Amino acid sequence: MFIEPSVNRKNTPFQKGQIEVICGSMFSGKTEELIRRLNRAKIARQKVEIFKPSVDKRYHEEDVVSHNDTSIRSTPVNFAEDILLLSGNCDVVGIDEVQFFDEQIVSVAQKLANQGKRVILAGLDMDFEGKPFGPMPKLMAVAEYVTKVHAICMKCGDLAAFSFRLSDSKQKVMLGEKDSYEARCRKCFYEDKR
Ligand SMILES: Nc1ncnc2c1ncn2[C@@H]1O[C@H](COP(=O)(O)OP(=O)(O)O)[C@@H](O)[C@H]1O
Ligand SMILES: Cc1cn([C@H]2C[C@H](O)[C@@H](COP(=O)(O)O)O2)c(=O)[nH]c1=O
Ligand SMILES: [Zn+2]
Repeated sequence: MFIEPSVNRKNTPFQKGQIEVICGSMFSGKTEELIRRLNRAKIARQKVEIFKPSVDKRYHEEDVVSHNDTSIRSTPVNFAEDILLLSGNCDVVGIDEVQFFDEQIVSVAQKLANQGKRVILAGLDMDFEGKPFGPMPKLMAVAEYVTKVHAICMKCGDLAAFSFRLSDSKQKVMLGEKDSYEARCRKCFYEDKR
């Protein structure tokens, strides 16, 4: 069960570090859930820093933006280690599109949590082939909490855990939206997978 940390009885920020991973397919609500947790931490007067890989400029240069248009200001970074330098004395670190980071993101998340920070990471657990994506499996292993969210299958309306690519491209990294990807359940994903 995911337990949302809050302020302690002396009304000082939560001091114990932890790692939370939010994973799922495209359109499953990972970014919305990340933004929800970060906004609640802000309401609790905790100091929050948000990062995303600079490669992700789909909706906005700097903001983290959901498919439903909710957004939060973030700092784009080129390398996972940049986050260590830029997170300073904050209480909570939020990171979106984590699948695009190199493996260093795992030790970065651990270092931040060991410093007493709450680290919330959101990312795709599987790529367009249904294979584990980048550092996500390792992050899920070292996290205290893993939340898997689900989209709606665009073929049958069931819960979707897969991201179906609509084009023939075989590149692992191919940015896109509804024009390029569709959320699918297992059955509908493998039925059409070439
Ligand atoms: N197939 C779908 N299933 C669920 N939500 C969808 C779907 N297609 C579009 N959406 C929209 O996407 C929003 C979630 O967006 P977002 O949090 O950015 O997801 P993610 O970060 O997981 O890609 C939903 O609230 C909904 O408005
Ligand atoms: C499946 C898959 C996705 N991508 C890209 C497509 C989008 O730009 C992001 C995922 O964004 P979301 O917030 O989770 O909707 O990743 C990719 O590059 N390769 C893939 O296999
Ligand atoms: Zn389906």
